[in-house]
This record gives sequence, structure tokens and C-alpha cells, in this order.
Amino acid sequence: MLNTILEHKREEIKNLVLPEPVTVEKRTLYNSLLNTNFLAGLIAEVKKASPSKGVIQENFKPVETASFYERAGASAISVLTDERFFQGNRDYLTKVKQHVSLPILRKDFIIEEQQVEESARIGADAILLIGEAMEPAKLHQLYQSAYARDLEVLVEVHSEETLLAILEHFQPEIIGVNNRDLNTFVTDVVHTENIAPLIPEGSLLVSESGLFTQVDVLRVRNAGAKGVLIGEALMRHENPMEQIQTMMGSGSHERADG
Ligand SMILES: O=P(O)(O)OC[C@@H](O)[C@@H](O)c1c[nH]c2ccccc12
Repeated sequence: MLNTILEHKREEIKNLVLPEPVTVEKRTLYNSLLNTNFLAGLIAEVKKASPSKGVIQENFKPVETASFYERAGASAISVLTDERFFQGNRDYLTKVKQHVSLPILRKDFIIEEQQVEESARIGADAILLIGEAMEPAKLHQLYQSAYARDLEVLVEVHSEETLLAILEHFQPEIIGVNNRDLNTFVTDVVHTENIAPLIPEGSLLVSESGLFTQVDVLRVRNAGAKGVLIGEALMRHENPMEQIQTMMGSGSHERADG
């Protein structure tokens, strides 16, 4: 599946027209993740659909949902901008940026420089770069141009091999372990537990995908994750603020697992 998405993305990039830059202030993802009363810093995702689940929320209101996330105490908002496979849109990101005051992560399949520039222009504070989507040297190059444009990067890996190959090139500030295999779509929180010991000191670990309960959050937090990225569990709940409280607890509920 990842290959299908990437093939389509390469075609899209050929027709990419860069928008006029929006004027917005920068916010920092790294600091915001560490500054939380929850069990871990929460990156809450607005996501209408995905290739594995189809449409997740019929009546999709990205700005309203993002505002709920902010009021509930999220550290950052992730906005899917891929149109073809996730029914996202770059305008959603710009609107969310203009209406909430949290850092905004652009969630897309970024494989070329123009997309880094595009991300800065639409008002993103951070971008996702997927280890499995390109060679480590290319990833490093995009990583550097992102930071040069004042964009932070969440470097996502699914496998141990991908992480080790990247670490031979450089040490990302923020590393995401995707619990979902982008080829089979199977999620398993054990991925975070397996890979966490390989994350170098000084990199901030974010556990992504397939988190549905406070027990899931506690598991990855106990494995060393300082942040979590949650989409579906929040999008499917009729009251996302309540769901955030339930899943994320707070410092005082640290021993909820007994
Ligand atoms: O909805 P979930 O299972 O909570 O997952 C959110 C997020 O991690 C997921 O959307 C994601 C992680 N990496 C990605 C890369 C591309 C698109 C989407 C993603």
C-alpha cells in the first residue's frame, strides 16, 4: 500500500502549484510535547478517512474538532493533508492553524523539497517524514531543509532496521514509532516497546497509531514515549474532549495501571 500511495504522490508533485505563503506565527512542537499535564504529550489528529478504515467521520469539521482537542489539553494538532487516500486537504491545515493556538503537524507523504516549501507556506509548524518512504540520505536532506525553513520534523519509523539505518546518518530530534505497518495496516503497540530501547538519548519518542485506551497510552509511556499521536480513537468518539480525558489521564493518575 505504501508504494501505491508514493506512486500517486510522485504524480501529484509533478502538478504541484505552490500557494502564496500565509502569515502566521511559528509554534514549537518539541517544547509543547514536553509541556503537558497528561501521561504524555498529545498530538491529536483530525482525520476524515484512511485507506484501512474508509470514512471515519462522515460530517467532518476539522476546525471544530481541533478546537475541542485544544480545549481538552492537547499539545499539538496533526492535520492530514493527503487528498487521494485520506480525504484531507491543505486548506484544512491553514484553517486549523488560524483558529487554534497549538503547533500544527502536517501529515502527508513528503518526499520532495517542493512539499517542504509548500508545508511552510500553508502554515505548518512541523512535518512528518516517513523512514520507510525513502533512503536515509534523502530523508536527512529533507530534514535539514525543513529545519532551515523553521519547520520541525517528526521522523517516523515502523521497523527497527529503518531506525538503525537513519541513525547511521543523523539523530532526529523527534522520532515517531508508527505502530501501524503501512503495508499491511496491522497495528500493534508492541512496536513501540520493541523499538524504544534503540532510541538514542536526547531524541524525543512519540508513539503513533493504534492507541485506543489509557492502558495503551500507559504501555507506551512506560516504554519511554514522551508523546503519543492519536487519530481514530478521538475521531470516532462523540465527545472527543471526554475521550482525551479518559485516555490521557493526568500526572496525578500516573498509577492508573496499578
Ligand atoms: O488513527 P490512529 O490509529 O490513532 O493513527 C493516527 C496516526 O498515527 C496515523 O494517522 C498515521 C501515522 N503515520 C501516518 C503516515 C501517513 C498517514 C497517516 C499516518
